[in-house]
Amino acid sequence: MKVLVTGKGGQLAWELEQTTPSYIEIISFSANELDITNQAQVNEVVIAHSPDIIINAAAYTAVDKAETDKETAYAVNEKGSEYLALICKEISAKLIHISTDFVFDGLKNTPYQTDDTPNPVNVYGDSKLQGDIKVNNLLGCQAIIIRTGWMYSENGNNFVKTMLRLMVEKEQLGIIYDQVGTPTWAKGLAEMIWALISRHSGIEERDIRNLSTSSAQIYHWTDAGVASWYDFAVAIQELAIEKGMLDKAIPVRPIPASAYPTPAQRPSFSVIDKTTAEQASRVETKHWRKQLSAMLDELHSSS
Ligand SMILES: NC(=O)C1=CN([C@@H]2O[C@H](COP(=O)(O)OP(=O)(O)OC[C@H]3O[C@@H](n4cnc5c(N)ncnc54)[C@H](OP(=O)(O)O)[C@@H]3O)[C@@H](O)[C@H]2O)C=CC1
Ligand SMILES: Cc1cn([C@H]2C[C@H](O)[C@@H](COP(=O)(O)OP(=O)(O)O[C@H]3O[C@@H](C)C(=O)[C@@H](O)[C@H]3O)O2)c(=O)[nH]c1=O
Repeated sequence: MKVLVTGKGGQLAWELEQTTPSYIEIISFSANELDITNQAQVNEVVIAHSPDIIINAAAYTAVDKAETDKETAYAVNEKGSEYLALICKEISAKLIHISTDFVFDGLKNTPYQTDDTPNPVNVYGDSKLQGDIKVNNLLGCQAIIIRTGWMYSENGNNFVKTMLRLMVEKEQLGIIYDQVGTPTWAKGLAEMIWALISRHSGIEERDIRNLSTSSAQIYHWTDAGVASWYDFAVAIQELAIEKGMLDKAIPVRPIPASAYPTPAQRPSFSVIDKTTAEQASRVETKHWRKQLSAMLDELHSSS
């Protein structure tokens, strides 16, 4: 089975490459090699390689910058997704499209279900939602949309690596406690995606036979548990000290979001319910602290 991955060099695309099962032929393309905002290039590269599945791990992910760079955010997250969906339709390839917990407004206080109504509070979230809508409308059940959140990896820029740097550079940190979600190790998400692919051909046939749904299958995936950014930062510091990655602890203070103004508003609650993804992939989520510890071990041994 041939799988084409966009966004090579990004956190998820990198982890997908590290964890590819032997029966999968993976071909990954960076933004330079396959710019998803360039429809002619998308068509040319995809037709040349004729994949069975495309995993769209490319995105504009700079949440604050998106507020002033809207054009690029929508070009990548909406139009780029649309171009991929169009070519998937033409060659009958399946599209696994990655989306975000930031499509929700954060006003709930119980985990978001896959059929809850999105209502993004920032440009990044809306641009991702518009991409999801295009994918769903063009491909229906030929597409899978996986929403995740608070992702980090050994490779790339993320909250964990920012904290490890700031905990050396600064004398103290103030971290928001009133935004709650669940961290996700990109490696765990990559492994779940491969498990889903290995199981999905049967599910797809059943869905198509039943014609019970013409909509894209939506799954939610993060690690297990709940945390505020403050809880996450405290755990990063504790584990990094325990593993010899930081010499000393600095004070980490819980602060309200109002004390840390950012260009983009962020949802105050973005915990998502993973049940359907766990059932479909037969992969169980692991607690975020356990995953963080495992990622820090890998980061430590590779540095
Ligand atoms: N990071 C997170 O916390 C979360 C991410 N997600 C979603 O998960 C997916 C993967 O995210 P993640 O791995 O963290 O993302 P990264 O920001 O690490 O990587 C995104 C990749 O997309 C590439 N890219 C940007 N523009 C284009 C373009 N026009 N054409 C092709 N490639 C492009 C980037 O290339 P370059 O670096 O050269 O610009 C980069 O390699 C995305 O859909 C994201 O929205 C969802 C929830 C949380
Ligand atoms: C550096 C720093 C950040 N923060 C806060 C700001 C923000 O609310 C929170 C996280 O900041 P970041 O900018 O790292 O994370 P952010 O880019 O908002 O993360 C989001 O990225 C996109 C791509 C997603 O899809 C989301 O699921 C989510 O992961 O931490 C502090 O409170 N103190 C600090 O010193």
